[in-house]
Amino acid sequence: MKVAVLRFPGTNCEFDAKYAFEKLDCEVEIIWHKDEKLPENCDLVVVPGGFSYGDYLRSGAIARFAKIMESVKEFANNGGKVLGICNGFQILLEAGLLPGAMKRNDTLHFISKHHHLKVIDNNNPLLKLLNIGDIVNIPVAHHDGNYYIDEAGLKDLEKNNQILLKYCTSDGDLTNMNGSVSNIAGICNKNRNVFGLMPHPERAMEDVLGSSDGLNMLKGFLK
Ligand SMILES: NC(=O)CC[C@H](N)C(=O)O
Repeated sequence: MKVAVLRFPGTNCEFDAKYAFEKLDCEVEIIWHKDEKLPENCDLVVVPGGFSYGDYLRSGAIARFAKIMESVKEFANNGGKVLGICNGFQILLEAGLLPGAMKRNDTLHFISKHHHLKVIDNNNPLLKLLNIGDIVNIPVAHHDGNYYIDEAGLKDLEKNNQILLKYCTSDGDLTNMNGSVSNIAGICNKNRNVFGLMPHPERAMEDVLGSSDGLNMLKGFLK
């Protein structure tokens, strides 16, 4: 399987994403933001974490104008799979490929720790190897992870089962760690081919990293 991992000035998780998908025997190419085209026969585009353009204006607000994003939009609109992790999620929101917006964490602090997440929907590649209600332990590292969507938008997400992951305790009780509407940690688009989540599954691929729960998430994308 061929995976394209995007890189903007300020991206810092492209090699983590590359490592994770190579561990799953994928062929991975890192794509510079000024490139015009995604590689031929690409099966998945990963928009990785970091601080694209220094998070100036708003996280993801400048990256969404990058040249490569035109190809990413075309790819997504033709049904191609796109996964945005953390800053990648922020970029996909700014690009309008996912609904909602990201605000500063309500504590105004950068949060960096392992956190539990509850699987809300598994009818999608990211979570198809897990069961609804499963709890995974995945690291978070962000200052703008406070997911916002208005009431009508939230109803729409719920109606279409687009909410994929929510923050929870190790016992599975939902918890609000950054102010996100409805404790949302990850969503997908209506067509279920564009995914965004704030936690970093690519940093949870080996027990020595504190968790290998990311394996069963990313494996879901394999053909
Ligand atoms: N780990 C990341 O991708 C950081 C995301 C983002 N720029 C933030 O801090 O909110």
